[in-house]
Amino acid sequence: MKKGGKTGPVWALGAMSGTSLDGVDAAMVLTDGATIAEFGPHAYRPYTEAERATIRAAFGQWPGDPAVAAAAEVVETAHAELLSRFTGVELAGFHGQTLAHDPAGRGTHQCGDGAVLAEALGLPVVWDFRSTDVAMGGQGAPLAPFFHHACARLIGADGPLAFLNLGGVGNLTWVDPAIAEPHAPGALLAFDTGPANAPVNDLMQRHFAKSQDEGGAFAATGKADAAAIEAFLRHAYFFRMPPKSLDRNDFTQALAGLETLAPKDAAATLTAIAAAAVAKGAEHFPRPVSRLLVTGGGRHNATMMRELGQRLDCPVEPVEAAGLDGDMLEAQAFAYLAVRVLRGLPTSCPTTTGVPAAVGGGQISRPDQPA
Ligand SMILES: Nc1ncnc2c1ncn2[C@@H]1O[C@H](COP(=O)(O)OP(=O)(O)OP(=O)(O)O)[C@@H](O)[C@H]1O
Ligand SMILES: CC(=O)N[C@H]1[C@@H]2OC[C@@H](O2)[C@@H](O)[C@@H]1O[C@H](C)C(=O)O
Repeated sequence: MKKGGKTGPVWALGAMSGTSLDGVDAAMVLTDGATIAEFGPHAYRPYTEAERATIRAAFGQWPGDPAVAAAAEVVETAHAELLSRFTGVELAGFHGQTLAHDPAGRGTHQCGDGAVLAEALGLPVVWDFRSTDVAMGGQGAPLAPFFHHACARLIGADGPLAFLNLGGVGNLTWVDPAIAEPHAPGALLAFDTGPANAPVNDLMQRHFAKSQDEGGAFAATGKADAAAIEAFLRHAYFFRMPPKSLDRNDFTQALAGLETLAPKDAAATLTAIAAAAVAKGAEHFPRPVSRLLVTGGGRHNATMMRELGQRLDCPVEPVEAAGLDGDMLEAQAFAYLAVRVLRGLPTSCPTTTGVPAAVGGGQISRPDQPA
């Protein structure tokens, strides 16, 4: 397959390993790189505790460090196992696992080698989606917005709406679906909002050896500290104009003061902070939205969803309300973006990553031509 060669829809398989390190999501999408024709099967493979520990040991490290090589091997093996279960796939989009993200400094680093995966699967693999954007002066993230634009058109939205991904950090995409091309001026505005689930997970781990606050039930028993929320919103990040992006631990220090609160009040405050950061982000919307569709694991946190509803002046709903699958949206995004890379179409633009001009990132590795 040549870049830009075929023009009809192809079945692409996308895979994402997110910052919360629960596991790998994979999903098929039939697309020509512009419109979504159909969503296909999907699957999930959790990491084992041992695998998670190996990857966690490499967080914050850059290529050359032995911990990174060990993490990359785990990521490649887990993806090969999961992706080989699918049939009828023409190409795969492999995000890899972000280990470090410092667009203004050392760059961005997703571990896992697409050439190794291409060999293992016998398929062309599109990977390394973020580094071209960063090399050109962009944030390298978020990249899902071009897919959100295609989703907005798929669901027939007739005016501006927003997508919110509540993962380890939050990211928000404002879309005007009336504009046909995602990189045309006025179609998109996207950026990371602030901390989402990561600080709540860390607190639950520290105090109760639990990976998350199931349903937001623990936070619901506490009282959010309004002064702490207000103080947190004075962090310099909230005064930066979008596009802007974050690393998972960018707010660890800023949130350390909350450790003096009782755990239930700290959980309530961190949960409210995630929502308050989104509301702060929504102040950047070019025009009001009719709804905010929430994807990512945070949509299962009823306390976080309630806080969002109270802080935003539009309906806040899980993406399922629009017929989309919030557990698979990121994997589907990388299937869609893989086809865009294959066809030579851009995957980011000034209003999504701050890159000076629309750009298509990604490398393509084919099984017979390892990189
Ligand atoms: N039932 C639930 N109740 C409360 N929180 C939940 C629930 N399910 C998932 N979460 C939260 O969502 C997180 C996982 O979200 P998701 O899978 O979207 O993150 P990710 O893709 O790994 O992160 P990112 O998008 O930042 O890369 C969990 O770590 C947890 O904090
Ligand atoms: C550098 C990196 O991996 N960023 C992730 C992370 O997880 C959420 C948020 O931070 C977002 O910026 C991005 O992922 C999504 C899939 C994106 O690029 O749109």
